[in-house]
Amino acid sequence: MRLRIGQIDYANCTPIFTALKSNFDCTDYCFVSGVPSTLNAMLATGEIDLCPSSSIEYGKASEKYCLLPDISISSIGAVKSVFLFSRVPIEDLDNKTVGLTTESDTSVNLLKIILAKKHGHTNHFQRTSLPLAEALKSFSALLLIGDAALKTAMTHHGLYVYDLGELWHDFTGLPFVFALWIVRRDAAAEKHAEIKALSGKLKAAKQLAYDSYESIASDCSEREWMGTEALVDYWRTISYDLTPEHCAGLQRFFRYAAELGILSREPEILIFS
Ligand SMILES: C=C(O[C@@H]1C=C(C(=O)O)C=C[C@H]1O)C(=O)O
Repeated sequence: MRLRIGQIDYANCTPIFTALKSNFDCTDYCFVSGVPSTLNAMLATGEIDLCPSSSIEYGKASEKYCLLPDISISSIGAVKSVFLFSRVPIEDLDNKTVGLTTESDTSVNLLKIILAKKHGHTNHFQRTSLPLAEALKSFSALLLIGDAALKTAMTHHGLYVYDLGELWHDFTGLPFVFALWIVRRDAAAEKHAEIKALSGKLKAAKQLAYDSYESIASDCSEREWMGTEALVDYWRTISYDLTPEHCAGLQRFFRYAAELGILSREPEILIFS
């Protein structure tokens, strides 16, 4: 049976998927696109075999997953697409209600950690898919990720804007891993050779992407609303690697998530081989 691969339909995934599809035979793959929260749910139920998925999804059910090596969606400092848009400074958000995008599973928990652990705040949270101006009629602040965050950050709205990659880095000095390439263990057993081959292709695709951001940007649909220069700059901001330093950031995230009761325990990191 063909490998079913989730594809996040955000600009941050464009370089890897473009390099994969244009340099390697992908006829045996079935790509399923969606936003992270939808793809996380599909991975959890086995509707897809593997996916660049929210890192917290691995932590929630690590006993049924493993991770592809050397690849992630991370930042070492600012990420440029995960923003809290706030009517008041973050220091003044204690006891306030914060709106959370329905598309994210990791960043919503990163925000909870930053508000609780860095600022000592207690907050109420509510999921919403309302656009910024509407959401801020009901909430003091709104968290957005992905293309919606990129687009909203381009407009002038006179708000306090916080980059969560930067807040995390200031707080811990570590990279933040937003997404991991998560593989279901049952698929890893049944389709081992196919997943091994895909892992090799992705590693090569990552290198090819790093070397060809300009040409990928000049030929992708996001350039229409973002422009090639800003896209290349964005992709250079993101780290697609998964080094021991990234894993240290990931472990710290899992530790804080367990301390706040978001995870029942700190998961072991198991790499597919
Ligand atoms: C950097 C980003 O990382 C993302 C954030 C995710 C999350 O918060 O669950 C999931 C996948 C990534 O696409 C972004 O989407 O802007």
